[in-house]
Amino acid sequence: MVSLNSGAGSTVTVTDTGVARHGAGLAVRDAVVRYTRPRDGLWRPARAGTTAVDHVWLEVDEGEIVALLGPSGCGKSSLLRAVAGLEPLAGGTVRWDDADLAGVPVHRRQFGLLFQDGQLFPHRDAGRNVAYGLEAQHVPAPERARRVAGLLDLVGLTGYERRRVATLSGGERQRVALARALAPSPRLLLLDEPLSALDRRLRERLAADVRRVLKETGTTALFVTHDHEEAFAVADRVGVMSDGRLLQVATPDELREKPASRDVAEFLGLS
Ligand SMILES: Nc1ncnc2c1ncn2[C@@H]1O[C@H](COP(=O)(O)OP(=O)(O)OP(=O)(O)O)[C@@H](O)[C@H]1O
Repeated sequence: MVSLNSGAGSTVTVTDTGVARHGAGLAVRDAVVRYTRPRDGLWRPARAGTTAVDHVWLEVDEGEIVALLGPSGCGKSSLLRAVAGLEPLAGGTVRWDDADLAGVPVHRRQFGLLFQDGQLFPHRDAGRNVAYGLEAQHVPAPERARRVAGLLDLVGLTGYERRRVATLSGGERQRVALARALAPSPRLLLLDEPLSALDRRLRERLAADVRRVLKETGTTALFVTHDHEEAFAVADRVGVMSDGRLLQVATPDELREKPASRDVAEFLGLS
């Protein structure tokens, strides 16, 4: 798939079949997320309102992996949650294939979610965790078993169907959570710091595996992280955020070679 900038900020996506699709994929336009109460609920007039996402524009083409990178509190999760429909927008739009998602509830967006703690169902074994979304889609049992086996294979856990969640390591749990999130074939997968609870070496290995799995399944993804090495390992393009603003969106090579500002260079450890 190739994306061409057709001017005026719009994108034409040429798919494998050669059919051009205007505005295919995710488009965030001028998005604003504002919290009117502090997180702890205590009223402090001077800090009563926080603009967590400040007029952000972002496009993710079909099949593309984009990472949102920035320090703690810069608004990455708020933007991801707004895309998911978990946080209301105070301004702007979130669109999929050029259709505005305002009013489309979380469960109807056909987006998958994966968080830091994969939040597996403890009473289901690994296989039945992966099968969860397929059961909801009423996929027949034999087909379900085949797809669960294929997904476990894909995430490097061949034969783990009957393993109890309590017996899995942290890395294995996140692999199962990734397989579960991919099972219903979401049109967009939203990953919020999925590796940050793991130790550094495991994180590096899993980052490469996550990229391979997303590419092999052709999954479009938005991946939040505060770790630039992880963002560079996983994503096709990386958006650097600071203070609610998106400072630059570029490929890892472009970011290393031409950081748009001193803030970007500093955050990437380049200055
Ligand atoms: N539910 C909430 N209520 C009030 N303020 C919030 C809420 N969620 C986030 N914030 C504030 O919005 C800003 C952005 O937070 P957000 O969690 O989006 O940043 P982040 O970059 O994902 O940070 P982290 O990596 O620490 O999760 C911060 O100032 C945060 O305190």
